[in-house]
Amino acid sequence: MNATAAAASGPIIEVRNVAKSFVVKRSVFGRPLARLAAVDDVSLALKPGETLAIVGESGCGKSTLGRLMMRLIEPTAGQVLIAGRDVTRMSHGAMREQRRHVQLIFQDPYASLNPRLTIGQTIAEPLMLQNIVPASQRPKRVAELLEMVGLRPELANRYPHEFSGGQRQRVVIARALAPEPDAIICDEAVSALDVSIQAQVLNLLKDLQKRLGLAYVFISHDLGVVKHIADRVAVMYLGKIVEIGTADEIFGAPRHPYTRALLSAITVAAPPSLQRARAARLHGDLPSPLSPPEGCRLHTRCPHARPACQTVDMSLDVEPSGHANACAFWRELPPQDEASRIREPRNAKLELLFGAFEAMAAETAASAAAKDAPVAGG
Ligand SMILES: Nc1ncnc2c1ncn2[C@@H]1O[C@H](COP(=O)(O)OP(=O)(O)OP(=O)(O)O)[C@@H](O)[C@H]1O
Repeated sequence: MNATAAAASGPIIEVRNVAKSFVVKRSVFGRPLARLAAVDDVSLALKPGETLAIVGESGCGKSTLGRLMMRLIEPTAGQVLIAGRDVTRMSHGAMREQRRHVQLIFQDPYASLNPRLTIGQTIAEPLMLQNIVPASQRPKRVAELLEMVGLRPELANRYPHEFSGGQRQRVVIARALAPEPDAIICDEAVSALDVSIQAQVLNLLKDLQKRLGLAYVFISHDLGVVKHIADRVAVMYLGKIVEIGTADEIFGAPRHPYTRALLSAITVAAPPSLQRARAARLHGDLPSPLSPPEGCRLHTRCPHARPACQTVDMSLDVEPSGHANACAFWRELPPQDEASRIREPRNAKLELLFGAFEAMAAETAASAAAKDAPVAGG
């Protein structure tokens, strides 16, 4: 962790009542005619060293929230704090310096690498732009960063097209590590990779977290992956956080009907419970984000909806443990079905590979410590 963040010892990133709406239709004179609220009144904090996952259906606002968290896009309302400093109205110069604390990696490693630069040049770019390491020491630092992500330093002179998808994502991670950030926002960072490569990259992220004290915001639609990597999980629906808690709370004792439905959708239910598992499912289609329902946004699809849900507000009911959810009637809901708990993530192959790679990583670390040998990358 960087000195500033360590000194602050508060959240690395905090968003307070943040909102983002996009103008999706304008008049011929450029006047906004329709706005889409992608993120609506969201507050959350990323603690040092933790992995906070953001999950939800496609279009619910996960990526927009991720970009707001590093002020890559301007919020329509609310505040963004990075390493304790309010960056909401910071100048671009000051923002550049503050953004060092938070880096972003996303789904397509090929698109995020310049094909005309060697990977050594790509990794050296942030070192140069932010003047982090003197020019004479940059090749050494690039070699260190490559080793950190399990790639041989000799590969620094190669071009992105000479690498596999998994290796390219390792290069992207090395570049993200160059400014010595406190946090990395991983937006569907492993979604484009084969399952076996996914497991390797996820293990690398976990390993780097242990070694460097990094915090991650892990944006994913894959709950099987999230279950393995997250300390806390925030569940989004139509631009709102509907539930947030530890991974154990969310996967073991979900409160909100939407979280329960998401989990039941990935559960392989035992035949006798199948009926009840179905009961947890939502009906109807996702409403248009251009005109979300009044009151609780889930009420048009919720199996437990009652008339009052059409007018309730969606503020989070926070328990002392920090587990919070936005269902006004969650205390009156029937107990969660056994069948709608996550038992068997669809990504069972990933689970197996995880175990195998974790064992391999432990062995490699032990032999590397003994022989001081560099690790080979996949
Ligand atoms: N620049 C933009 N202009 C207009 N609408 C946008 C823009 N960016 C995002 N949106 C809309 O905002 C909503 C949230 O999008 P966002 O990409 O944040 O969702 P997401 O949960 O990350 O989805 P996915 O998993 O498909 O990436 C969507 O309805 C999307 O179409």
